[in-house]
Amino acid sequence: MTANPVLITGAAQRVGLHLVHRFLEQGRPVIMTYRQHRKQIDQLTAQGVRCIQADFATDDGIAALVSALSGQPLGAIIHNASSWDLEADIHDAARHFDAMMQVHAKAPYLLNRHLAGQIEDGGSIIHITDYTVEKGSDRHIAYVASKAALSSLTLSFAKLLGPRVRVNSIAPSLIIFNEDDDAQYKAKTLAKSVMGIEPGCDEIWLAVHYLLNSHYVTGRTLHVDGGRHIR
Ligand SMILES: NC(=O)C1=CN([C@@H]2O[C@H](COP(=O)(O)OP(=O)(O)OC[C@H]3O[C@@H](n4cnc5c(N)ncnc54)[C@H](OP(=O)(O)O)[C@@H]3O)[C@@H](O)[C@H]2O)C=CC1
Ligand SMILES: Nc1nc2c(c(=O)[nH]1)N=C([C@H](O)[C@@H](O)CO)CN2
Repeated sequence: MTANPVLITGAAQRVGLHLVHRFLEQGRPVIMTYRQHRKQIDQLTAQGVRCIQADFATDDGIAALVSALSGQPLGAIIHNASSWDLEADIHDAARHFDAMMQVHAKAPYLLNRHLAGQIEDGGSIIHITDYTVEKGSDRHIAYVASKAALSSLTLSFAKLLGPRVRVNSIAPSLIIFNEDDDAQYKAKTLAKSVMGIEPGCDEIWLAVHYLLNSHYVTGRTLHVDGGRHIR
């Protein structure tokens, strides 16, 4: 019998796309969401991935995804979609704060509320948060606050859905740089952790694989941070 698909949000690039490919390598069906169409979407569709356009910036956008998945059995949900917005780039703080909460907390909250009943017994929800939840950031204040809200949802949904469905967070620090990161930023960032490396997306896959295959871990946060907290 074919396993129920894993839903991964914001999976058209980087970490999310890597997770899609890892699941496909394992023969696991995948449903992914994306905002902007690109060639990867056509390639994934050709590989049998169900690709759903979804923008969580509005409640209607979230509701549209819920409708599109109506009646769809799920093995797991991985809330990966995220926008790492700098405070310095913001002109309207109120709109910025709302936008961060919308994508990082309201979307996972509403999707969990509406879709958790479609997750198979023994299934999982994984919230991808951020290491900085435990220390804050003066450069990404609203982003970190919204990820802290997401981290809180892990505790609440683990209580609500357990023991049928387990709910955990993965809290990364640097996983992969962005294309516009300059040498100075990269050196500064690498120096912040004990391991001092850009580990790559497979570190998140290893964490996802562990959490999905556990039968006991729930309501917990798996830190994937290179020892940044002890640096
Ligand atoms: N990369 C890193 O080093 C770190 C990553 N993390 C976390 O890990 C996860 C994956 O990181 P990474 O791969 O870099 O993520 P990205 O910054 O590449 O974002 C992932 C996807 O989120 C989607 N997205 C953004 N806003 C919305 C929205 N309003 N509605 C729907 N989708 C949206 C984008 O879709 P599209 O491109 O289609 O517009 C994007 O492809 C994120 O949750 C991130 O916060 C945490 C710490 C470090
Ligand atoms: N949505 C995103 N969130 C985060 C990203 C990113 O590229 N997209 N990157 C980081 C940094 O790597 C940070 O962990 C180290 O400077 C954090 N969140």
